[in-house]
Amino acid sequence: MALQARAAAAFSAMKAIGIPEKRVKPVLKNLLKVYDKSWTLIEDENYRILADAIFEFEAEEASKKEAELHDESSRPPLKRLRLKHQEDHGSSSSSETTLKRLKIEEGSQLPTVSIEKENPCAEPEPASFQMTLRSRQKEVPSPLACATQESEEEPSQLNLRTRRTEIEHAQTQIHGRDKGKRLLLSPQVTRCQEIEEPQGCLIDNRTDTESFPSTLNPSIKGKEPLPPQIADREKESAAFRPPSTVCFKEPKIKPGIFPSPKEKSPNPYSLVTPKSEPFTGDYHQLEVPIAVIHPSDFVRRNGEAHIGPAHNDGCSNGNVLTGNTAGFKAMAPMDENEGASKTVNENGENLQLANIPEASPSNFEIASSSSGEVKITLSYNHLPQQPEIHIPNLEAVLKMVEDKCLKSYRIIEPQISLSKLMQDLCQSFFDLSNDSASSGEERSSSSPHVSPNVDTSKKSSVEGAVRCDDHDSFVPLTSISNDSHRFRSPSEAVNKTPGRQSLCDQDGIESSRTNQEVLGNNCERKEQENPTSSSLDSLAAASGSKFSPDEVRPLHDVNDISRGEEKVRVSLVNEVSSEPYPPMFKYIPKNLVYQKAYVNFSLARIGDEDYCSNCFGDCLSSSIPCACARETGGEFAYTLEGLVKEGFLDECVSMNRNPQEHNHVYCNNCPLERSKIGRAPDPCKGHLVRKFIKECWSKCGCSKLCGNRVVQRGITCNLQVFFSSEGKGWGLRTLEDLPRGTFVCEYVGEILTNMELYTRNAKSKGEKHTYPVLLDADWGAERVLKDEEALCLDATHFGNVARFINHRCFDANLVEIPVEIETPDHHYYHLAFFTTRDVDALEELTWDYGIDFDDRKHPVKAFQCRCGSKCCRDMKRSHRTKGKALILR
Ligand SMILES: C[S@@+](CC[C@H](N)C(=O)[O-])C[C@H]1O[C@@H](n2cnc3c(N)ncnc32)[C@H](O)[C@@H]1O
Repeated sequence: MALQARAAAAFSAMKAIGIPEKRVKPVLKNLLKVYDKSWTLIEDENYRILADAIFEFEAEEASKKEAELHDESSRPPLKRLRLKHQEDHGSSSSSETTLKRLKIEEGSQLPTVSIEKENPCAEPEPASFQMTLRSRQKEVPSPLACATQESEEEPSQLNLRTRRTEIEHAQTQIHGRDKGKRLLLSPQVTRCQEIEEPQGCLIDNRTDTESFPSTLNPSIKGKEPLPPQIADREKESAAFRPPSTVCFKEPKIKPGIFPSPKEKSPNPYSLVTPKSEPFTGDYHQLEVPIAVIHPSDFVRRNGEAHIGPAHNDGCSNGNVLTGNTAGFKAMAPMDENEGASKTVNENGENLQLANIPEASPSNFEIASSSSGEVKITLSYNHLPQQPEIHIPNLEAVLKMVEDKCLKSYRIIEPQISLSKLMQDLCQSFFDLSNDSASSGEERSSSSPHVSPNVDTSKKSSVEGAVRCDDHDSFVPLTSISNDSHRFRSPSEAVNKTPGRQSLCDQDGIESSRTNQEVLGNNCERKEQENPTSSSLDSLAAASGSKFSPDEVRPLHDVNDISRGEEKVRVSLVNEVSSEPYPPMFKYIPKNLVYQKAYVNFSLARIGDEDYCSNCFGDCLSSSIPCACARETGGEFAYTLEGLVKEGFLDECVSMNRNPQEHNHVYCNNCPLERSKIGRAPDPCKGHLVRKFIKECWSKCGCSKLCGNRVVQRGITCNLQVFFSSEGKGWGLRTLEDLPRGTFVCEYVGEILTNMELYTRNAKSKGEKHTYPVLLDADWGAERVLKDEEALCLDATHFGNVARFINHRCFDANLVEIPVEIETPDHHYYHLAFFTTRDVDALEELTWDYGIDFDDRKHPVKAFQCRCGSKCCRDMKRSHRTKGKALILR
């Protein structure tokens, strides 16, 4: 190749890694001299020698300038070095170069891909970065380390010609002080952890022999607030975000999942560390979020770790891990002499296992205020008898929540960072707590101090109340609603209860009654009797010892009454009256059996004709309808757009509006009549033969995204609970236009037998609202329905948004359609609401309860209908004595 072409190729290779021609030229010339014009040597390994030489040359130049600057006393030494460096190369180019160097060194060869200029890493790097890098270049062939931290303790010792020993010493300084502030990548596990904060990044490819001995990291605790100078440094490098280009290799460990040491190790109480990271007690060195599995203290809720207050300060248990991976800080071991053992993970990699004392919980610090006063920790505990546990990658957890914010909660800020949110939370908490402290006695007398570590073991009486298994002793919740609060303006409420400020800010309420008054004593007692009842609603009224008796938490979260149980948030507003919340109930997204109801979801009960094993993907797109279309006459009920088909919907609406025009069946022994205890049963009044939708389900071969799975996917519309201005109490409305046939929500509640409902109703006389719906599709069947098969749904105490749907005679915009999902038994089914027409945003959603306002015998009094429909069945009723029943079909 011609000389010119070779030179051009060299320039272009260097350019690819960000080194401009003018910086290459002098070095290249020199090299050619030194190598006696041997281009082959220079071209070898993709111009590695050339790149090295450039770096070396520049480092030496910088070193000279550093020496020159040494005497200058006006600038702080480190700044001086950096400034000088910037002067030499311009900030952007220098940082760019540094990044390229990172890549070169990591793989021991030049990268062939270019790095984007707008790389967020392209910030001026501190001097120690260069020092470490260059020294490793010279003395340690492949390992690489980068750190944004500057060694401020001994700035004068910084010398770009530092020998390896000096470097290690300097690194020790960094290790020793930057608790939880670094990220290390090793060749074995090289998943890049993007660092949220400016703490910097250390990337390490050390082999066993090169690893820093544990003695170099003498005091890793991870819990102490950072020394101020470190905090300052963090600020300085605030813009530093290692980009994905700093990831060197694909992770070998499954992202998001880490093998449970319990599975892989003879010792289940172990920390997992990669093989090439000898156990030193310095968990800075772990390049992946550290998972600590602790058997003795694991509180598992539905298979998930829970985030909650730390059990203690995180240090006292002797299992504090340090390391900052994308904003998470696990807390470093107090006892660094803990032993280590080896095992092999599922990827065949050797893992170092560090023993953990049995009785210590494992806490991960996930965010904190800037100076460490306020912290959010995640505690992860593990019960020894639980066999298979995968500790999720904390980064993946954050990512998942961030995705959720984007998708489910419709937070549209694409750059949302959960870690940042949590840090803001800590900071705000700290700021507010300082504000309170400064505002003196006035507040302290009227409101209790709230410690961030609320003792969650002390459950509120409402929690207890809701968990009362026996609803007979349940305090009627409606009785605490309308008159149980006195309201003030939001600002007054804030002043009154600063400890609950964030809640009261939002809701602007305070209670004028004590918890006991509001909640009654029965359930308090029940709660004591039932210590196993788990924590329910953190926003429920509280009676914990940390709150004064007159301090009541909001009954509901106005931002999302479902408390995250639905895929969408369901907000709550009252623009009409001062009633801030509906009466207390527990939001559940799916039906739950109360006690005796017979609901059998077993796979074995689903016969061959009841599922589509041979389907694949979307059943709706198949030319031949599958077995699941059988219930709907060989045609699916849904359109490709997920709406109920016109004809099917028409029929359902007609059945609802004119039931007398449709087929009925009559029981020989009607369970409904049977349930009227103390009365001779009347003859069966007949049951409508209902149309059903049958959805595909888990036993089917199709995908979860199959078009014949609508109701089971849950609420997807934007809904809002609001206070109606027509005297109907709370109602439900849509916040978006809904086309005809749209699935809105399911009617969800406790599954009760009719007997149970009857007993419950008999004991809850005087309740303003009741929320029962009969499930009567199988009634009138040839066989006599057993009591435990005659079911209803009661949403009074446990329910979802559907419990707010008000009644409208005749022309309601919703119709309920039975849906078969998990069981072919039609004595149990889902009751789903679909729009009967196009519904505009902000329209109230209504449903015809099917009330016979003339039924004077019904045990539950009917309300006076205010539906406003021209066809209201209760129009004439105003002159009559009331005494009618609310019976929902
Ligand atoms: C299933 S709840 C609906 C939600 C209820 N409005 C609330 O505030 O919780 C049924 C109760 O709402 C009230 N309601 C529903 N529809 C009504 C209507 N058309 N007119 C008057 N009250 C109605 C009645 O008190 C009824 O017992």
